[in-house]
Amino acid sequence: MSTHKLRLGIPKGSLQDATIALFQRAGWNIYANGRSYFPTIDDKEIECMLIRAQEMARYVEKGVLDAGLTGIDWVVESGLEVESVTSLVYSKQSRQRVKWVLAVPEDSPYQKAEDLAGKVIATELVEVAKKYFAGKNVPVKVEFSWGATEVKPPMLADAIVEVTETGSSLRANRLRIIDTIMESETRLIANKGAYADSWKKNKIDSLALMLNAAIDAQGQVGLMLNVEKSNLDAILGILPALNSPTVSQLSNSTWCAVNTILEEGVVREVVPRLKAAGATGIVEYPLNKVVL
Ligand SMILES: Nc1ncnc2c1ncn2[C@@H]1O[C@H](COP(=O)(O)OP(=O)(O)OP(=O)(O)O)[C@@H](O)[C@H]1O
Ligand SMILES: O=P(O)(O)OC[C@H]1O[C@H](OP(=O)(O)OP(=O)(O)O)[C@H](O)[C@@H]1O
Ligand SMILES: [Mg+2]
Repeated sequence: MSTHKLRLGIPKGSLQDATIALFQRAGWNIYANGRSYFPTIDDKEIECMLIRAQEMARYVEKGVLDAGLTGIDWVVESGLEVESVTSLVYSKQSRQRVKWVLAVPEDSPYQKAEDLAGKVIATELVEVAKKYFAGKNVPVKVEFSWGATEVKPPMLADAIVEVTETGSSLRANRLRIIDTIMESETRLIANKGAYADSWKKNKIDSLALMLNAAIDAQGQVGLMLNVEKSNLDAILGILPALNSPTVSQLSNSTWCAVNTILEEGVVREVVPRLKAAGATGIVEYPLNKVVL
């Protein structure tokens, strides 16, 4: 039995559910039950710990954790040196990056950062916000906010720097974006020492490979069909050229089978055209992982 263990930080909070769901698609089941901060995982070589996204870089840098997942926003905010192993573009609700934006009340006169000179800015991302205004030579008072930042203007702050994914929180609070300060995506980060250890590096890289494979499979499907050889060129002309399809011989020598991967969104448009071009036995199937 292996004595090696990788200590892995799972982000508690906004990214928690999406992270556990991603690990499941990647092949690892994580059970975060009740109030325990030590979720179980069905891999004897990994020990999980639930850590706030904001603190992940700190514990990874210290070596309390060998690796962890968190937003690059909090890594930058921490100013700490960690190894960024791979970017994994997923958020709380979508497969997109989130944005940290400068927002003001809809009916306020502010149109750009410069208009906020001398004003109070509330944010959780204090260091990044301070650097943004310093870079523009705009003197402002950046105040730390513990959350629920959107409700602060205009009474408790003049503007906010806040994370947005769908935009619904900003809309609900009648706020208007006047600039984007940074885009953030989820990263798998590692302790530099741990990443220099060959066993740990190998384990972390395997995790990265499988997590990416699960991400890449999302939104894609497999499609197979049969076609008479005389119609093959027409069929191949319809299939998106991105992935070159596999064509194999059927037992009946005048027919062949075509197998390919394509964006789920184009299937509804492509399948009727394939059928019209002579394809039969068209089967769409889900993909779990894609490694190109
Ligand atoms: N919709 C989202 N809202 C907030 N943060 C998100 C969202 N999607 C992804 N993230 C990322 O999640 C991390 C923030 O998670 P964290 O748990 O630290 O804070 P939180 O969202 O305030 O948690 P909670 O409000 O549940 O306590 C950041 O890296 C952020 O970029
Ligand atoms: O653009 P949206 O899709 O609306 O997402 C952004 C909102 O989601 C997060 O809040 P969260 O739910 O974590 O609550 P919080 O204010 O307690 O942090 C974040 O702090 C924003 O308020
Ligand atoms: Mg939050």
